[in-house]
Amino acid sequence: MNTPQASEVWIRLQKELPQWVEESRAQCGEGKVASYIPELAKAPHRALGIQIMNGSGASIAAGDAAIPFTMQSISKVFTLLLALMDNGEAAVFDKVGMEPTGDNFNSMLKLELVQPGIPFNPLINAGAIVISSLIAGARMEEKSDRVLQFFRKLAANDFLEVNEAVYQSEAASADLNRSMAYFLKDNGVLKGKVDEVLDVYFRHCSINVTCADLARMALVLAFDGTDPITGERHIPRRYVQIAKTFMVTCGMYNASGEFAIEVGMPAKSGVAGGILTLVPGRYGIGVVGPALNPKGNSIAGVDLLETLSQRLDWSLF
Ligand SMILES: NC(=O)CC[C@H](N)C(=O)O
Repeated sequence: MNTPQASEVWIRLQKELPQWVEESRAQCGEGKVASYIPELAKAPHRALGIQIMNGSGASIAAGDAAIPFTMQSISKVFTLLLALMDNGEAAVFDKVGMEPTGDNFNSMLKLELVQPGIPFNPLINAGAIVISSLIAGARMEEKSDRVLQFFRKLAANDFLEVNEAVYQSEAASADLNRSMAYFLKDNGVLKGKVDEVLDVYFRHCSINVTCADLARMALVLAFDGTDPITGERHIPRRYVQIAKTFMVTCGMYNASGEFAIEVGMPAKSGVAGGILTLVPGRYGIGVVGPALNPKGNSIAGVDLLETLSQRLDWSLF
């Protein structure tokens, strides 16, 4: 296989990325913006943007890369990392499993079907809610603040904030997540007060970012836990390995298998239309496209990543 040099790829991206975005944007009409959290329904339906950042901090942006959106499920990768750093591997995997479900991200089907009743993995809602309960902190304000500070550090952006409108909207329309949390509490998996744990979860899902923030956070994962721009180690390598493996097996919900075949990059999506992905040792990438396919992934975003992976030979496999 003749892998193109990083510099050739960069020049090609500068030249062709805007055109590739426009080609994929055509898919937006086929998708639907999430509306089960009412505030998310206000997102621009035809938006598509991407930012790619390299290890020197140079970046290329195309399309609507500057629009803000909430992280939603993308945040689950980073709360998992914080929980691992707070508790260690054994304590975390005592409470969540390591296997994909093949079900929707908000399904609770397998919680009762398979014993001992722990969520299958930390990237489905049930698993991420348990992870929220494992974040260290005396009170929920402290837990939420630690999450925000951790995300700010990884994104190298002190201005990251919770989008209050989205947070309120999710908290007011979360009957399914609430029922899951009570079920987990009854099973003895979730410790602490359900409302407080959910508050931490809703808040981290509602953190506002742009593609630039996602690209910088992804860059830290691409360089195994070290920010290549500052040289600072933020996360132990082993935990990044765990997170990236979950991104491959579960990051695109129950479309993760197909995404692994068609794109082959570790990625995590969110219902606000964001996708965080990376090329190991090379690039951190943030994508946004609020119109979703039936499995809840950005329809145009996935199409764009297929194009990138195929044309630039970025599949890991
Ligand atoms: N898939 C997602 O992005 C889901 C996250 C969303 N906050 C929820 O709990 O439903």
